[in-house]
Amino acid sequence: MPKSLIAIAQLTSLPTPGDTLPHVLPLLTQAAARNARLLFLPEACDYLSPTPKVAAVQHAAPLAKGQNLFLDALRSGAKEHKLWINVGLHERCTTDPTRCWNTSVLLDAEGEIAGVYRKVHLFDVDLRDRGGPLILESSTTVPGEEIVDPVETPAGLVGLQICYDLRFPSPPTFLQPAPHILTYPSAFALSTGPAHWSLLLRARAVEQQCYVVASAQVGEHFQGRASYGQTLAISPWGDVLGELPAHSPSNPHPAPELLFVEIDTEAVEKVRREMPLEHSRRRAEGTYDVARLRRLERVRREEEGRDGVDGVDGGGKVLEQGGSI
Ligand SMILES: O=C(O)CNC(=O)[C@H](CS)NC(=O)CCC(=O)C(=O)O
Repeated sequence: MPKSLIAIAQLTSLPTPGDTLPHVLPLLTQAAARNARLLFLPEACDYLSPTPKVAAVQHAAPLAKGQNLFLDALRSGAKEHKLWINVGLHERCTTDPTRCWNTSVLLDAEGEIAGVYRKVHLFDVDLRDRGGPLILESSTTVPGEEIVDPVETPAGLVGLQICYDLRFPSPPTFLQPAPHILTYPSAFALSTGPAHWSLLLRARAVEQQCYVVASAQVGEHFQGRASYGQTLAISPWGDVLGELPAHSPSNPHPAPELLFVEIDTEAVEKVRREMPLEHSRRRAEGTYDVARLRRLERVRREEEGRDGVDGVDGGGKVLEQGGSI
């Protein structure tokens, strides 16, 4: 520390974990050969399945050792190569067996689980007017309920988010302590990627004043589903430090690839010293929003009090005096 090398993968997951795994494992060897400390793999790295619904969850497995072929192989690889790994998986949901969680797991260099985050924001959209899909992620996936604390890794503190979460600026503002790296493992849509992918990832880096790392699915997973790609690493100042190619219809099955980037936690601290956003941030309590709500509440009470004295039901009454907002 404070400088360390990380590897960020771009690949095309296939419809089963068994088919996908042989494309993923060589990336661990390649990352370790370059002495990377941490490897980032994409969302839904275990498989991307055609609808219908049943097919989409039938390979979802618990995270426990011995119950997840895909994660077990990554655990062994992490241990063998002394490599931390972040990976997106379909996790079997214990509360609803017909759906899964969209989960991001962080493995330490012993292959033990150091962090688990379940995607909070689900991709329920109708983009058919834009040549895109109608997708209801919530039909196969149960939303996570928690933002999880950043995890200390050899590359710095890592904050876990997933794909569509990148459209929501607020969750990272609640991460404590503030991470050095925010990661968004993704499988972005072809119809939204060109307009929004790099724009939003850069915005998250500038707002949070940290590295943003987004390992992306790319290419055609099966007939009718492809991902946008353009794996990205962004600096705490918002510069693109490195990227891998976006999907190209002329190359629907590109070979898995790694992007190597050096992380310098001191660069994060420097930007935060120069422009102390966290110091200037005004949380809901004591700010303009809350002051305005209090004013409205006071007016409402005054009105009720008056009605009470008059013995009149106040429902639907218009203020006659005072109560300026
Ligand atoms: O379906 C699976 O098995 C894995 N999950 C995904 O691919 C998810 C939900 S469909 N994709 C996204 O969130 C894309 C978001 C996006 O493209 C945007 O925000 O524009």
